[in-house]
Amino acid sequence: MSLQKLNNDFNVHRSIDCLNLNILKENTNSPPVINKNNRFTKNLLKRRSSNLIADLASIGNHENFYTYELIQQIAQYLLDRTNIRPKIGIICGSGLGNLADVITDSVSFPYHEIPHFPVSTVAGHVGRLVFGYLDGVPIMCMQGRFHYYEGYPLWKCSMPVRVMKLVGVSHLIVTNAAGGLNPKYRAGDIMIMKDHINFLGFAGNNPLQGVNDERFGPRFPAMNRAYNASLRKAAHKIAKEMGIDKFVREGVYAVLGGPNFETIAELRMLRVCGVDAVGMSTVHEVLTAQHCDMKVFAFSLITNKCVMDYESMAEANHEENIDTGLMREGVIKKLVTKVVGHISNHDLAMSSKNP
Ligand SMILES: O=P(O)(O)O[C@H]1O[C@H](CO)[C@@H](O)[C@H]1O
Ligand code: HPA
Repeated sequence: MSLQKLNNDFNVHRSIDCLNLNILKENTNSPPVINKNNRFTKNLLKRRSSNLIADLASIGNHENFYTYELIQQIAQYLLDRTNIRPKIGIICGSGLGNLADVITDSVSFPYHEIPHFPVSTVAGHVGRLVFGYLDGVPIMCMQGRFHYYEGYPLWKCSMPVRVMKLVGVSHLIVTNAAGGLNPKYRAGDIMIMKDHINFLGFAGNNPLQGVNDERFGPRFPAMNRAYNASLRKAAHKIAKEMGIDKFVREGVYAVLGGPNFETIAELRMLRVCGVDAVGMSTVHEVLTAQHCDMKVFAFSLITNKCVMDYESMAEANHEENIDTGLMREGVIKKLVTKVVGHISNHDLAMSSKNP
């Protein structure tokens, strides 16, 4: 049977069984079922080998899944085109892409030129990978991220994090624009992420679903220390030194699927759940980074106060979010540069002493 035919007949769906096998559904219109009598599934169960991952990945002609080897190829494509060897990765949120302006000696790769890469479709996300230096420290930066609401599955949205890992990145700095739910928050505040609530995950949608390749990380990764405590502490110290501590907070981010902004009832529910800021990104990247053992520092720029009462005529909008990003551009560039400097002088310096 040709791969094309397989691709038409069977849609690789999601892994939920303890054998780490993907579940196949015979027809895209029917609900996913584990039919162990299905001829194709039977064959897969019989061949429970390391080839399985490659087999499953190839079914979609790389449309359905990124194997370790494919991500290696993407990483190699980049490494072949620059001598910069970053240990720190940065993801720019909506309206925060100007961060890339302060990168020196940069080499840029538009997403559409990188093999197997998705493309950015959202205003405020330029859509390129930038390699270069921040204050002399080699970094790589996603100037534009991928969101679930753009129509990409989460494993595709967070694939660049695995590329970073295979390029050699050990520390990830993630930024986003988010709505402020905590009544003390104001537009323009910066919220260091202490934790998250993954509402997409509650609904059974997670970038780590599917065949797990142990070369990236374990089947069941812990998430209780996802946001590195010493980097959070360092960022607060840096904020104090910069004199911006009065608007730097620490809190819990919740991700929803978007693209619509939230209803008042939804926002009130989130607040009861202990959420300080809400957005439509970041969590899939953090899960993927944590899975492959990266250290993560993340923050939200609070671009708007969430509208929590029915009398208000205010409405959330993307343009305002981008404008708030521009307003805080200078501060964010400085903060990220200093956090990069801290990581380089502390974590990376230590790890090169104790390899
Ligand atoms: O999370 P980032 O990409 O920063 O963008 C945030 O801003 C957009 C809405 O204005 C949404 O994409 C939301 O997630
Ligand atoms: N809700 C969801 N995502 C957002 C918001 C918001 O209010 N602001 C910026 N991104």
